[in-house]
Amino acid sequence: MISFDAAQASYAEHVQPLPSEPLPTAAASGRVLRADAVAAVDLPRFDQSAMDGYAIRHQDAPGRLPLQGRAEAGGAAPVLEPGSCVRILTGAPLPAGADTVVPQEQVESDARHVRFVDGAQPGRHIRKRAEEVAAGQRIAEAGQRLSPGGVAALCAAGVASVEVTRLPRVTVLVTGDEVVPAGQPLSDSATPDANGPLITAWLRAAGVAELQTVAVADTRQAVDRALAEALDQSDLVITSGGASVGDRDFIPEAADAAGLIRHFWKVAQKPGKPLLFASRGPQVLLALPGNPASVHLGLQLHLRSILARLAGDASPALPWQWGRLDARPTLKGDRPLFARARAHHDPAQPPRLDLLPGQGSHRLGNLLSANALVRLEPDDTGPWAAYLPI
Ligand SMILES: Nc1nc2c(c(=O)[nH]1)N[C@H]1C(S)=C(S)[C@@H](COP(=O)(O)OP(=O)(O)OC[C@H]3O[C@@H](n4cnc5c(N)ncnc54)[C@H](O)[C@@H]3O)O[C@H]1N2
Ligand code: MOO
Repeated sequence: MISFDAAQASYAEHVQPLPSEPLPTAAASGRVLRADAVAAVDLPRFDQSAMDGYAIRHQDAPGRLPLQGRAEAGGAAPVLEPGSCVRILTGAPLPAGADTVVPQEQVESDARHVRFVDGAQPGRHIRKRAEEVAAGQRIAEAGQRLSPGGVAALCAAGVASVEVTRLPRVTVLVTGDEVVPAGQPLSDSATPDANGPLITAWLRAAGVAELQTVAVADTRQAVDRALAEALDQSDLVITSGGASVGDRDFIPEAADAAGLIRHFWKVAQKPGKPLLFASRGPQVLLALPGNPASVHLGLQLHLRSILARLAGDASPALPWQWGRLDARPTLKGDRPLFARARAHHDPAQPPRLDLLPGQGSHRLGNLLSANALVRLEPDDTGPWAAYLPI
């Protein structure tokens, strides 16, 4: 059995980034860059107005100036004759000869003339060419995950396509003869499938597109065959159930038979101890114990790290935060408990963590209200605890 932190270190060591692919920038939100991105154009592209108003030569104000022409965004600007002014709109190119823009609120105007009352400040309300970024400048780095805002920043700088890590192809094997898919008739001894839908929904939310889920019978032969087929088609295989030491728990042996190398089996954590991590070249197996809360923890704390490593994310650490417990429970045993909790946010104080009832690994009901997993170490004291938003 290894510690939770050692398990995380094992992912860093054994999970390699998948190959990269080019993608239109506009479609790359959520993806990880594998090459630096370089601005294709100056930003702004040309000297331009930041306000709706009038372009002048600073030395011509104050005074009453004839209005000669108009500059609009997307059009060409007229030349500014000395002693005159040009109507200009936000984003329009600055007329040659102009050095200042005066907002319309600060002038008196009729159809032909504009009176500039105060002395205008030279250079005001002008966005200078390339003041934000110059063409050829590096604006994003390999390993960065693109947010919608990041996508917009790249598009603004004329970056039409980016090199990103391709998405993993994932197969989910749901074992358990007692497990019945949703909507099918239930015998008295049947268990409605919770883990299959949990894993599938979680992967979809994490951006995985190529995903298949297969129900597998509890025989060694069926598990062997399903795992071999999954490895033929996938970068990542996730299994539910059959990971412990029972008579019908075949996943660890089947992993060996498939030529996977076990990096660890069993993690000092509660729930979800009999978790297996193995790999074969670039392919990864994460075998999760069947109890649904163990699967949930396996996704939030283990699969999340594995996906970050597969994506080549330069910041793969789990985003732990700190909150205050009303009361710290006494733990049984020496494994840390990752407890489902409700974090209450109040802008005036640190988050308050309410541990929810029903922490048994066979119980899922509190996931209907949980928004955090709180890490409770047996030796910890005091009210502060790390938690992961979920
Ligand atoms: N002698 C030992 N027994 C057990 C140990 C141990 O170390 N020694 N570990 C326990 C722990 S901890 C866990 S967790 C479970 C995990 O075992 P498995 O991975 O083999 O899981 P299963 O036995 O297949 O299933 C456990 C439980 O979960 C239900 N289940 C399974 N799949 C689904 C599904 N898709 N949807 C809903 N529920 C599911 C299944 O019916 C069982 O009730 O082993 C302990 N035993
Ligand atoms: O560690 Mo198991 O997941 O508690 O039931």
